[in-house]
Amino acid sequence: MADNEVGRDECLLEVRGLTKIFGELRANDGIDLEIRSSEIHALLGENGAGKSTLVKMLFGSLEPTSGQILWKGNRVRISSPGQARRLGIGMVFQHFSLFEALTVAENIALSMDGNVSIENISEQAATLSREYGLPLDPHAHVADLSVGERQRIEIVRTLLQNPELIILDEPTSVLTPQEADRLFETLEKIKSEGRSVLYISHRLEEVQRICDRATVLRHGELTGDCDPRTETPASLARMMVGSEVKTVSNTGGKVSDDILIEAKNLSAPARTPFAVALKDINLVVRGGEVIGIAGVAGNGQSELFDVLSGEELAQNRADIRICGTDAGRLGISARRLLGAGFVPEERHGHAAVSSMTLSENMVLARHKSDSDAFLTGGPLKIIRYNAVLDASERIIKEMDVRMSGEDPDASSLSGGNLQKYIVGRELDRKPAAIVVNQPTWGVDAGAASRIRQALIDLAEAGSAVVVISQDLDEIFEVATSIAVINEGRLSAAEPASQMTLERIGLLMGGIHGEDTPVAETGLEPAHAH
Ligand SMILES: Nc1ncnc2c1ncn2[C@@H]1O[C@H](COP(=O)(O)OP(=O)(O)OP(=O)(O)O)[C@@H](O)[C@H]1O
Repeated sequence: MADNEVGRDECLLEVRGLTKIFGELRANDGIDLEIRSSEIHALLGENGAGKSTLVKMLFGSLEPTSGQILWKGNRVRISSPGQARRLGIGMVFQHFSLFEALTVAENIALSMDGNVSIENISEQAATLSREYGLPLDPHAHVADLSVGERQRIEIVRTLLQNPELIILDEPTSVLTPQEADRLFETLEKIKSEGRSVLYISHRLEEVQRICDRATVLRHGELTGDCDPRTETPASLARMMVGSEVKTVSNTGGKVSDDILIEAKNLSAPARTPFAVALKDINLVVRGGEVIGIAGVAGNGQSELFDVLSGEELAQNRADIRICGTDAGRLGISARRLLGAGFVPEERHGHAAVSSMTLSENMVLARHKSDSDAFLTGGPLKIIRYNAVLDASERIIKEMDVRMSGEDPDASSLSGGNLQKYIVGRELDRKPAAIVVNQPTWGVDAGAASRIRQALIDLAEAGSAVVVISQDLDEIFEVATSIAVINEGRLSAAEPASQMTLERIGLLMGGIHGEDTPVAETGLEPAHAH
């Protein structure tokens, strides 16, 4: 073995007393961590615990305030991601750094050293994606891909650099159960090749399933180091949160006769060659109902969200009705004025402008729907910043948003805390109708149950709620009825109490009959509720 190689079970990466201070906040406070070779090591902690800060220091995108990093026993200063890659550390971020106008292969080319032709990269990427079970078309444009597909690009481009340690920040939050299973096989393969994985996840069951060890952070400090297989999800959650996580209560309120969201024979052509056309969608959501829309990524979820929210206009006014008004040709602000709220899937760049403060983001989203509260009268329409800050503080308190500073930039919030703020910003208006796309992506168990409970409470208070989600546990937790989107078609909503995972699997495969073998859908009967 060469001097710089490490054997199985030996220490690949060691961190001693690593500390990062932002202003007054100790985001990481004296963290110790050891990652052995051929190990899948979980990094756990609630939103804002300091996980991303730690891994950004390991990947050279943040400089530690103090502490040491040792790579194969040698002290190193990782001053840039390029240097981390040269050492053998690869990272798949929670937020992707992809150029939307470029193809998959062109994006990969940008992160490679040297002059490799696009054809060569396309071939390598196609081979790797086949080998590791991560289907990807190298010639597709990123703009046309779903979040799940974008994540595959990041994984493939990391693997192309042949790293010894791969850091994955919440890789399964956008994946379906089948895609997640495939990823776990990929990770087992990576491990069997002698590489290691540092795995950030809020899903404790999967941590128990695939991780050999776990390090737990809370408020920037190390609170535990354990073998997750000998713990329970509840004991791990306790280590993370310091108390029990509240379970969601869904008693199912009274459904009114008022139809507050409706799509009638809604069709929309695919906007690009890679987008999904919506085909004859019918959806009726009454006050008091939560309709969960399940589906495998890339089956028209974002197209449906865009046309329901008014980001894209429908072909006819009557294709969509919101709170009793034909709204198909109205834009997003006009639909908000009818009493609707919308939470898109991507929090950075879509739901929030990262470089703007929370209050500025509030003005951007609600200046039309809340102009009476947020703007002065008369022609000048000056912003009443005190009113905006009051509303912002109300949301921060209500949703338990944790952050450093009083009105920070959206970019400085941890992913889950920004998500709580964005959902809270819509719920604060008490919309009569709301459509949310992937409401708890990257959100810890405690915060996810808070967001889900808030959606259920809104419905119980009489609003109509549509939750588009790939997380079937979430769908079962919140929904009163479930529909499935497949290749741009939406199945009829069925009562959640009568739905099973097998039935959803059949509908996800576009099969509506009762007698199709479950095996064809890729969903195991053992998953049934
Ligand atoms: N650039 C920054 N400036 C100021 N504060 C920051 C910055 N980056 C992170 N923080 C703060 O540091 C703390 C830790 O954030 P971090 O993103 O590391 O948490 P996390 O555990 O990864 O959370 P999540 O699970 O939500 O992604 C948070 O309170 C966050 O607001």
